[in-house]
Amino acid sequence: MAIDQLDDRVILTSESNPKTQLTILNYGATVISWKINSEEQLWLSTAAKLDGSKPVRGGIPLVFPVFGKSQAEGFKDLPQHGFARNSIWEFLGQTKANPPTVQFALSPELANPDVYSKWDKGDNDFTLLLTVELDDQELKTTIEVENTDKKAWKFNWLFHTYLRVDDIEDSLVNNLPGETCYDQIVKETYVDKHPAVDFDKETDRIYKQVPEKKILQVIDKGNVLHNVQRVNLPDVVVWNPWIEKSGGMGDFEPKNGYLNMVCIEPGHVHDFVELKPGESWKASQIISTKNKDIQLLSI
Ligand SMILES: O=P(O)(O)OC[C@H]1O[C@H](O)[C@H](O)[C@@H](O)[C@@H]1O
Repeated sequence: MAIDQLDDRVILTSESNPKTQLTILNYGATVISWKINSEEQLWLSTAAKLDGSKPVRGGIPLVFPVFGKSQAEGFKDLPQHGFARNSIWEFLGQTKANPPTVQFALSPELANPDVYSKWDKGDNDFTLLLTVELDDQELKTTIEVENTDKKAWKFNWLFHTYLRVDDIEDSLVNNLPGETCYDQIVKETYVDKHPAVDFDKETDRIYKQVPEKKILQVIDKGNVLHNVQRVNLPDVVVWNPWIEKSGGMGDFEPKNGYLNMVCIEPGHVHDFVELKPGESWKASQIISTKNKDIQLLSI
């Protein structure tokens, strides 16, 4: 069966390879597992809460209506990364059998009331529609945000994707040289002039308005593990908590798990997207293992 709906999750299985599967938790519509031929592509903490008690540590949490914490009018009281990742989304069903494709929706009625109510005092009517498509060597997640209100409002969106790597100290992320980033560790904005992003400490950088032609590739010992393509998502956050930060997160296990993960987070976070009444906005991330050629674009 291409689509299996369980009580708290939905499992997609490739028609051509039963060992290629994807699991989406209704809570946060969070992709918690993506296996290609039985090989897990995402990192999920072994202490991740999957019972709805807190946002999932790993997989692909969804960030809306704010990235991080914001002091902007109407966002001050929202917790970090908003409420999409800690609300129970409605499973709408399958839109395609091959490749298996499903949709989840979130609206004010479904949103976590404790958190949603903190967004502009919770009177922004919205509809979120997430579409997840499992191809043989590719995962496509698409979000559509609609303003169903009578007034304009603004938002951030980000796919907070935890990719699995064999060893972060052997891994690189390319195609970011020459791009401007805000480094959340040193609290500075600078142009990244390194040939590639490497990891030997806590890394937390928001790369802003990166041309979509630049595919972010996670490269391990010279082999391309993942290609991350963006549609209508200008920004990319690169995050690894390293030793101390992951040591301080109760739901981050095993404690040396930072060695096996890197977050490549496509989003629109450098400013807010504004939607007028009735307007909608659509964006996608496509993560593929098909292309093994290293893409080197000039600075
Ligand atoms: O712990 P969370 O709320 O899930 O946030 C986890 C991380 O998300 C993003 O990557 C931010 O850039 C980091 O600053 C933050 O630590």
